[in-house]
Amino acid sequence: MAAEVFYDSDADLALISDKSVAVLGYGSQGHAHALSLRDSGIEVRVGLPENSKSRAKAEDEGLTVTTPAQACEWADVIMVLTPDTTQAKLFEKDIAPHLKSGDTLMFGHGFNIRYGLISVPSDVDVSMVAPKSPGHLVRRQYVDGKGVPCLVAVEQDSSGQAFETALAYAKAIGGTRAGVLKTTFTEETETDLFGEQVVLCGGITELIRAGFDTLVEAGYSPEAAYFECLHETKLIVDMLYEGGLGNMWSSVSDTAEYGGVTRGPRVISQASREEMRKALAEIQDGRFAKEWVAEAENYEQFNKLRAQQREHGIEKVGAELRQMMPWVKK
Ligand SMILES: NC(=O)C1=CN([C@@H]2O[C@H](COP(=O)(O)OP(=O)(O)OC[C@H]3O[C@@H](n4cnc5c(N)ncnc54)[C@H](OP(=O)(O)O)[C@@H]3O)[C@@H](O)[C@H]2O)C=CC1
Ligand SMILES: CC[C@](O)(C(C)=O)C(=O)O
Ligand SMILES: [Mg+2]
Ligand SMILES: [Mg+2]
Repeated sequence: MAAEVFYDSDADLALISDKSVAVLGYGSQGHAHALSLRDSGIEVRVGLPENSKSRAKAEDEGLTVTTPAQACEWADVIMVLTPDTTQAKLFEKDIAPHLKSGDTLMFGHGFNIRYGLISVPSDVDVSMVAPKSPGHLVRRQYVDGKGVPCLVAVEQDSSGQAFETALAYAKAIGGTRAGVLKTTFTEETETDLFGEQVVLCGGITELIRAGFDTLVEAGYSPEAAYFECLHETKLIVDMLYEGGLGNMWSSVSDTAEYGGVTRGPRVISQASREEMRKALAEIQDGRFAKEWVAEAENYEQFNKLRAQQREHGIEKVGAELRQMMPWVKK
């Protein structure tokens, strides 16, 4: 079934501009939401622990920063933009004690609601505005008069206006300029986790690394391998973004197109598709969530994997080559 899409003219900013909004967290998403809400005329405060590294950044932007508990006590609408694995503790300690009947609790990703880690009193609206973009681009697009698509969902509608209020919030961060899809917490959580694991983050980096390693092992220079497998990826992805797969195929040579359509399916083979189905099943039945919440207790395995990523040869040669291209922003 096709999704419903909402644009600026469908959203009423007044539904959020008469409310006080607390943004908990000031990282990738938090800074983008807080600054764009403020620039859209919304009264906003940022909730951060006293010892948070993010405090100075928010204060430097002229935002009012309080503790999460104080922000929740003050707000009608609370947007949770802290790491997924610590939201349940934050909810118990700083949010739940300050929730009033009629408040709205919002999320930027459905993880904690989908996997039952947070339960919210029934007289509070629960909704989500999930940008389909890294937070730094959410902000950059807003500032440029553009926006990124968002998914909006409602889990609890005590007020009868939970969806309209979430849509107003999405408008305030630029989402309805690009298009907002109505969905559920389950669909957002499962598709978002799948996309980032298999295509956007896990899939693409592994494809790049494997291509780079194959060329270097065969004796080609790391520099040539870097340009071929990583640098040019952006240029190809820009064409996909601007005009879909056909736009990219029409711009590359027939040689590339023929080689791509014959060899691509050998690389992303039936076995790869089977692994994708397995990753999806682990998301759907909660195995991934359980594994990740347990790993986040100490980050033991995760820290090792992060180090392996950082130490890969493609990172070293890339850092050197990018220094010669000052227009490539960090
Ligand atoms: N990154 C992205 O682009 C996207 C993220 N999301 C979702 O947005 C949410 C936030 O993710 P992301 O922006 O990546 O997070 P980040 O890791 O970038 O930032 C987390 C922020 O939360 C702060 N923080 C940590 N603990 C607390 C606490 N107890 N109370 C208040 N603030 C706290 C951190 O402060 P400090 O500096 O002190 O650590 C930091 O400012 C997640 O649900 C994620 O899934 C959704 C779409 C895309
Ligand atoms: C693709 C990763 C993401 O889902 C995002 C930027 O949308 C995230 O969780 O950061
Ligand atoms: Mg995402
Ligand atoms: Mg995500």
